[in-house]
This record gives sequence, structure tokens and C-alpha cells, in this order.
Amino acid sequence: MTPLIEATKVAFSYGQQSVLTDINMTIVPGEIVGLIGENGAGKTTLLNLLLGIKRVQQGHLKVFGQVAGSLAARLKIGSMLQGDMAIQGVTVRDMLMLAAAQRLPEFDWQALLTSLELQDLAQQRLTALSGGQLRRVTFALALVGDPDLLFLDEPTVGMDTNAQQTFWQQIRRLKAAGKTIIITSHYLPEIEAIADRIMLLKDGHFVFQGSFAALQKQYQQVEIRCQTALPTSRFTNLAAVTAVTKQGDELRMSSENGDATLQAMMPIISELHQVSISRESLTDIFVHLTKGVSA
Ligand SMILES: Nc1ncnc2c1ncn2[C@@H]1O[C@H](COP(=O)(O)OP(=O)(O)OP(=O)(O)O)[C@@H](O)[C@H]1O
Repeated sequence: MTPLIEATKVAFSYGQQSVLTDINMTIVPGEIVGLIGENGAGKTTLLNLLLGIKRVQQGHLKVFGQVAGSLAARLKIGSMLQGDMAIQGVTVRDMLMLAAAQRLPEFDWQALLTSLELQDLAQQRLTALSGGQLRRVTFALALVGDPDLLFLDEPTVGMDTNAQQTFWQQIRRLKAAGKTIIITSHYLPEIEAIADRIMLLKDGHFVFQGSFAALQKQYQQVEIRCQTALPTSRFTNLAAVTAVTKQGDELRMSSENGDATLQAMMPIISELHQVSISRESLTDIFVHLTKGVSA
């Protein structure tokens, strides 16, 4: 399948501050990609490079087979970046009509407003909208022209629960229609629910690219707890154990392979009490990976 996006050794700095150092990625049509990383990791910067708003300083970045920012590519891209546009005196209707008129053939913005349950806001001035309403209108603007590729930067910030549900329904509809979508969010459960693939940005490059299932397999640890009088030294060398702490008789171990550690505990099992095992959440995995703790 011909990739929609291909990045090779892309680097970008703001003056002396190096933000992206070695970005390599391939995105194929129909994928939903969750782009995640801590505040300041460079997610928005990468989206700006993909849109051609900022220029790649090193490496190669192709979108629809052309240099990022080409007019042909931009016509096939819809974007919802951070910071909504609220121009004085302009209504939702004006804004959508203007955007739709730039498309050939002219885009049916009224049908779009209805499908997003925004028709009641059509006559409202942008400056009179709430933060969540403005975000929904910005999403509508991103969909004008029925783009094949969407960049959504923290799209649900400020949306209420109903608006979020409508938003995710639309995303599922767009996915079913074969659209390619890159979404950034700090709400990992959202990304987990929708993304085919996640890309974790840290220190200027991707430290993980793959499905959630692969991430769990690769990084998910378990925590094993028990009560024991044995010293921690009896546990540190057990199979797959990465950390051991003890307070009084309460012992906690992190393991990267729960089955292997439990098996290794068998010879001393009579000296262990109230053994419990629990999985770390995806949020925990994210914290491990972004804080540099070996997961
Ligand atoms: N126009 C700019 N001039 C100088 N530095 C900038 C500019 N825009 C962003 N930066 C810096 O680049 C780094 C990456 O910012 P960016 O907005 O791409 O991160 P992000 O991953 O999108 O963060 P967040 O999750 O907070 O939205 C940050 O350290 C930020 O301060």
C-alpha cells in the first residue's frame, strides 16, 4: 500500500532548542494513529511540519507523495489544531460558508452542520461560543471538503460528554469511510479505544510505534505483593523481577513476566502470605516510558 505519510530522519529546532531529532514514520491509508507524548514533546510541532506550516530543517517528509505543505496535499487534509479561531463578528455559518466556497465542487456545509448536531449554533457569533462549542465548530471546519487525511490536536478538550460521544461517533464513521487520522490526546483511554496504532514521542523521536496490544505485550509489568519475613535479597534475582521494595512485612515486586516470577517463587511459597498480582494500566506504562523508568 502506498504510504500517505513518509518521514525519514526528520529534525526540527526552535533556535537553539532541538525539539524533533530523528522522526521516522510511515502512515498508510485508513489508519487511525494516536500520537502521544508529554507536554512539550513536539506533537504539535510535528503536525505543523506535516501541514507545511513549519518547514522541515533536516530529513525528508512526504505527504501524499509530495513535499509536506504542497497545495495538492493541503487540499486533501483537514486539521483541527490547538487554539480555535474566533474572529470578531463572524458567525458559525459565515465561517463554514467561506471554507466551503473555496472547494470545488462547493461543499455542502449545511449537511455537515446537521450531521454534527451543530445546526442550532449556525447563527451564533464565534466569539459568543463556549470553549467546547468552538472546538466542535473547529472540527466541522476540519471536515469541510471531505478530506482524506485528518490531523486532530487534542480535539476533545473542553467538550462535554455528549459532544465527546458525537465526536467519537464521527471519528468511527470517518474510519469506516477509509479516512486516515492522526490524533493527539492526553486522555489515553480515548486513544486506546480508537487508535489502530500509537506512536509515543520522547526526546525528539518515537520510542514506540505499534498497536496497544503490542505495547502491553512489550511493556506491561505486573505488581506482585505479599507478606513475608524473608529479606528483599531473596527476591531481587527472581526471574523477570525489575524492582523490589519492602515496608515491614509488606513486600512489593515489579515483574515484566508475572508467570515467570510466580514460578520462581514456588520454592519459597510456604513463607509467603496473601500473595496478590495486578496489572499496570496503560497510563502506568506511559508514565514508565516517558519518565525513562525501564518498564
Ligand atoms: N513557536 C515556538 N517558538 C519557540 N519554541 C516553541 C514554539 N512552539 C513550541 N515551542 C517549544 O517546542 C517544544 C515542543 O512544543 P509542542 O507544542 O510541539 O509540544 P506538544 O507535544 O504539542 O506539547 P503539548 O502536549 O503541551 O501540546 C516545547 O518545548 C515548546 O516550548
